[in-house]
Amino acid sequence: MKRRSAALEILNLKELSVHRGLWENQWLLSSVISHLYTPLTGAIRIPTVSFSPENVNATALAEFGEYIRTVFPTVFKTSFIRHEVIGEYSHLLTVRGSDPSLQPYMLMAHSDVVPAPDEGWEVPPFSGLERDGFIHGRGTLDNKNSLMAILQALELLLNRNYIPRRSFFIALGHDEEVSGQNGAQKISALLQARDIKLAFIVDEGNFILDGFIPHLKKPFAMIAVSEKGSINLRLEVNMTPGHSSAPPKETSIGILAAAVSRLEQTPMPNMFGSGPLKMTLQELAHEFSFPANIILSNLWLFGPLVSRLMERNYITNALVRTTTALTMFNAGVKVNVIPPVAQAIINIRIHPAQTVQEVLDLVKNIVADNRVQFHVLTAFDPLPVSPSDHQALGYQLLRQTIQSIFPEVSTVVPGICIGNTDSRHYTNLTTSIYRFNPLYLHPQSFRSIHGINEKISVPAYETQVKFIFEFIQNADADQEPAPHQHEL
Ligand SMILES: CCCCCCCC/C=C\CCCCCCCC(=O)N[C@@H](CC(N)=O)C(=O)O
Ligand SMILES: [Zn+2]
Ligand SMILES: [Zn+2]
Repeated sequence: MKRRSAALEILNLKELSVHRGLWENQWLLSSVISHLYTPLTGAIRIPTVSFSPENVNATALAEFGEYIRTVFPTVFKTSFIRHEVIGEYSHLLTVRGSDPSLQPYMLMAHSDVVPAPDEGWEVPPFSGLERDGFIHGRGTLDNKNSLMAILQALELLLNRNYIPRRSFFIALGHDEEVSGQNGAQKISALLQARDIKLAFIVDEGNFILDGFIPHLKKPFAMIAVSEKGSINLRLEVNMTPGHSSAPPKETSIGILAAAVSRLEQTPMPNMFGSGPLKMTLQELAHEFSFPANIILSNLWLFGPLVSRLMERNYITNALVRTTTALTMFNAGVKVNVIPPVAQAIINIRIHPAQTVQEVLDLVKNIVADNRVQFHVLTAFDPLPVSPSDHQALGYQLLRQTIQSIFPEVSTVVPGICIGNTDSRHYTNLTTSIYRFNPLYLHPQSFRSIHGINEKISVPAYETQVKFIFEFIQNADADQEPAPHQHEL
C-alpha cells in the first residue's frame, strides 16, 4: 500500500538528530499514516483562486477554512491555541508557550492561489491527483504546501503532547496573491494593537536552489533576508475614435504598443554591487571550483564580469536589476472602430538599491511620449534587509534546521526574494523577516510557480513537514552561540 509505506519511510529516517525520539515513538504512527500527505491533496482540490482584491473565490475560501478544521482537529481544539478568523477567510493561530519570558515568533503561509486554466497541464490543476510520486496542482509549491505542512507538523507535535516553550503565531493569509490587504494587513494591525513584538518571522520565498548557476553542481539554501519592491502601473492612451476605413496616422493601440515595446527593449540599469547580492555571492564563492571561486571572492575586481554573466540568464538577471514585465493589454471594441482607449499593465519589481520614485522617473523617460498617461495602481519600496549574523535567532534556527534535515546541503546563504510575500506587511512587528521554503527548487519547477504543471514530490512534502516539526522544537531549545558556517 503506497500511502502507508511512504508514511513509514518518514519514521525510518535516521537523520533526525535533534528530536528523533518523537518520531520513533510508535504512538505517532497512526496519526502519521492517516494525515501525512492526504491533507495536501484535499487542499489542492479546493479552488481558492484570487483574481483581484475584489474578486476572490469566497466559497472556496470558506470551504478551505472548514477543511483545515476537519483534517487538523487537535490544532483547533487545543486549549493553549487560540484560533481567530480575520478578514473573513484568513486565520491567526496563537500558540501560547509555557515560558512567557521567550519572545514569540511567527510562521506564515497563504491559502489563495493564482488562476490556472486547464490548458497545458498534464494533470488538471485542481484535481490534486497523485501520480508518479508527485502531488499535482496549483498551490503545491505556492503555497498550500507550506500552509498544510505547518498545521500538519503542529498536529503531530500536539498528538505527542508536546507543549511549546516559546509562544508562536501562525498567520495564514487568504489574499496574498492580490496584495494581502484583507488578510496579512489586518492580522498585522491586530497584533500591533495587542502590542506584540516578534523575534522573527518565517514566510514563503526562496528555496534550496539546484541548477540555477552554471558550473555549480551542489545545491545551496538561500534564505531571503529582503524582497524586491514593486509597482503595478497602468499605461493609457486616449485618442479620438472613428471609422476604420480612414485611419489616422497613429492610433491609441499603436502609440501604446510602441511605448510598451520601448519599455521591454530598454532594461533598467544594472545595479550589481549594491544590495545583498554581493554578500550572497561572497558566501557562495567557496562552493565553486577554480577560477570561479577566485572571481567571486574578488568582486572588487571581477564585479563587472560577474554582473554581465548574471544578466544573460533571465532568473539571475532579476537579481541585478529592476525588471519590467508587460502583463495585461486591453484595447478595441469592434473590428471596424478606431479604439478610443488602449491600456496596458506593467508589473515592475524594484531592485533593493532603487526606490519607487526613481523607477517611475526612469519609466517616464523611456516612454518619452506625453500622450501616454501613467496611473500607479500599487507601489512599495524594496523591503529592509533582515540580519543574518550569528546573533540573528531566526536566521540561525533556519540554518541549524536546514543542516539537520538536509545534511547534504553544506551552504546556507542570505539572499533576496525576487517575488513578494505577505511578510512585507509585518515590518511593524519585527526587523527579522526570513523567506524560505524547505524544498529543493530547480529551474523547471521555478517556471511552474504561477505557470503550468506545478507539482511537489511526496517525499519533498513529507520533508517539509519534518522540517517544521523540528524547527518548532529547535526554537524551544536553549540557544547556544552558533558555530561559524565556513569554519575549517
Ligand atoms: C545567485 C543565486 C541565483 C538565485 C536564483 C534565484 C531563484 C529564485 C528562487 C525563488 C524565487 C521564487 C519566488 C517565489 C515567491 C512567490 C511569492 C509570490 O508569488 N508572490 C506574488 C504575490 C505578491 N505577494 O505580490 C508576487 O507576485 O510576487
Ligand atoms: Zn506565494
Ligand atoms: Zn504566488
